[in-house]
Amino acid sequence: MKTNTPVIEINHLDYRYDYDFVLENIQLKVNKGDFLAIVGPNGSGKSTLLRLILGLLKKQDGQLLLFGEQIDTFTGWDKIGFVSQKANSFNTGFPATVYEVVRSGLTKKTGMFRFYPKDSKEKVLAALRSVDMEEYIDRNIGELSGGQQQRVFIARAIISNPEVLILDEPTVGVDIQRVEVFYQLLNRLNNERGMTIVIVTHDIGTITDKVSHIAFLNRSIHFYGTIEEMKRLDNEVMSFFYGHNMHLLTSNYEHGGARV
Ligand SMILES: Nc1ncnc2c1ncn2[C@@H]1O[C@H](COP(=O)(O)OP(=O)(O)OP(=O)(O)O)[C@@H](O)[C@H]1O
Repeated sequence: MKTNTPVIEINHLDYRYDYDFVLENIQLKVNKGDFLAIVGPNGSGKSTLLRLILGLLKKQDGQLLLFGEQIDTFTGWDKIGFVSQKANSFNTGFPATVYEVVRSGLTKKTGMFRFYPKDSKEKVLAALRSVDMEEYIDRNIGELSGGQQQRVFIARAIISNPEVLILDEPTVGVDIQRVEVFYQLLNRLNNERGMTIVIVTHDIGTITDKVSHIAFLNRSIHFYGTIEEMKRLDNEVMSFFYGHNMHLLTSNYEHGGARV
């Protein structure tokens, strides 16, 4: 369900680690039910922007609101689930079962002491069921493939039923068929549960028919809009943003979709 209720609102946001601006004058509004992809080349500031939204980096200049509240005083972190870039790179032998990994997503609510609720087993099962991984509950996380680990980490992120799911480069190292299945899963969470999804990716070619909105980031936001609006951008504008190596093949290419 798409609404005009802003979940993330960013105005005039700048950020620098040292002297140079890594993010400059960022303006972005993500409404409830949106499925946004933030796309940009290496070093364009994507992870920095996500880390600011997640409160992992302290905001410098500008305004960042989550669910209408200033991030500095925001307390509703259990409304936000996060799957990090490294979530699918556990080695064989990593000493945790799928059950333990997914259950650890409940600690946000129970604080630093690990008192898990009595119904945690049911919650873990329900989360695993929604990513079609129920039968792996007793397996060691390190024995699973990258794509399966990715699903387990999504289950961990959604176990506390967040309203927003944020994923940093979730399909790196995942093969093309599994990428399709992976996006079907995200689309299901977006359509059936109304979960707002924000994803950071390099992979513009695969996401254009899967998300509702797209933002091109390269230190600042060069374009932000719906996929339909993006398809109306002409080739020159696209190549200016992303150079000549970017190939964007959209499903409606024959109707004037952009290709660079
Ligand atoms: N902790 C840090 N200290 C100093 N500079 C940093 C730090 N982290 C990132 N940077 C710099 O900030 C810029 C943006 O980095 P960031 O990781 O946000 O980009 P990205 O778009 O996520 O890149 P990639 O796609 O390669 O992951 C880069 O120039 C990077 O070198």
